[in-house]
Amino acid sequence: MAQELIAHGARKVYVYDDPKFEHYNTTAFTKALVHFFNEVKPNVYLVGATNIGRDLGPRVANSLQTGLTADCTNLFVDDDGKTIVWTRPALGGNIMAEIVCRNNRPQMGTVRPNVFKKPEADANAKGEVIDMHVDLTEADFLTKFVELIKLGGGGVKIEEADVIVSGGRGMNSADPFNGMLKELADVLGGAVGASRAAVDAGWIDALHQVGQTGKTVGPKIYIACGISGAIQHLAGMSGSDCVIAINKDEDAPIFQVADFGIVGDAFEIVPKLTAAIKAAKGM
Ligand SMILES: Cc1cc2nc3c(=O)[nH]c(=O)nc-3n(C[C@H](O)[C@H](O)[C@H](O)COP(=O)(O)OP(=O)(O)OC[C@H]3O[C@@H](n4cnc5c(N)ncnc54)[C@H](O)[C@@H]3O)c2cc1C
Repeated sequence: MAQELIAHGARKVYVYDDPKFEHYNTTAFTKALVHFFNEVKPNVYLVGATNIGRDLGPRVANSLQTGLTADCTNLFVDDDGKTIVWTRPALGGNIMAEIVCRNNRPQMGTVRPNVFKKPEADANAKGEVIDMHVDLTEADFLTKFVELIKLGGGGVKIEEADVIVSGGRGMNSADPFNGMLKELADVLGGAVGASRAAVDAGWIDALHQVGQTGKTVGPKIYIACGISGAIQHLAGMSGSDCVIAINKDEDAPIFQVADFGIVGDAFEIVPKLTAAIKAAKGM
């Protein structure tokens, strides 16, 4: 994958190539990264706030006795040219805290997928590939990979979808998630998302939750149906290119972030929208 990383902007890629790394393993991967930090001594370590990154980042931070700011939504370099200012929601999402790590190195942060858009690949980009090696023994693997069981049963993942049709408490039951919302998502080649209220009600699996305690998404189109627009929900979808809100309350906060708003009953509007899109597409 080194060339792919270079095409996307990396100038140097350090490669630990060993069949033992085929499956993620917390302790073995931590050992490799600690080796890397001790050898190369970089100033900053950014890791994706994915399931693996959330497991690996704190382990490495603890091994190196440095700090880690989890789930950053923004970051920039301070005036001194070397300190990173990490921004993340705090106090239940009511404030955005700016956090710095002045005395320990590397400065570490996890950033959710889709918070930053991936740069376009440049096939002519040049970079350096540096081979690295760390000695691993049985004792470095405290757990053993047995089997991979995929959850979620197919369909488009919301993190990767270009179009997301999301439903909230206004959907009243599980039926719209398997019915009208899914039909609209299907005609647009998208995925179904949800607010936490819908997930907590048991109408849809937590894998579909958008927001501060769910997924951060950045689709081209986000259609919010019966979602009020609480700050914790907005934290997960405000990076969408175009937001369309359908809500029967004209004062719902979601309309403040919407590019297009439809005031009305989603149970009337969504099927009409699906039919109109089908007709326009000749389906
Ligand atoms: C620490 C913390 C973390 C949280 N994390 C998340 C998170 O990750 N994601 C998240 O979503 N929330 C999260 N929440 C919860 C959040 O604060 C809100 O409670 C939640 O987003 C509300 O969901 P909702 O908009 O579906 O429901 P509501 O706020 O109840 O809104 C329902 C909306 O549906 C509209 N409506 C009703 N019927 C219809 C209809 N027929 N047609 C059209 N509109 C209709 C209503 O006008 C209303 O605006 C978190 C809260 C806390 C404290």
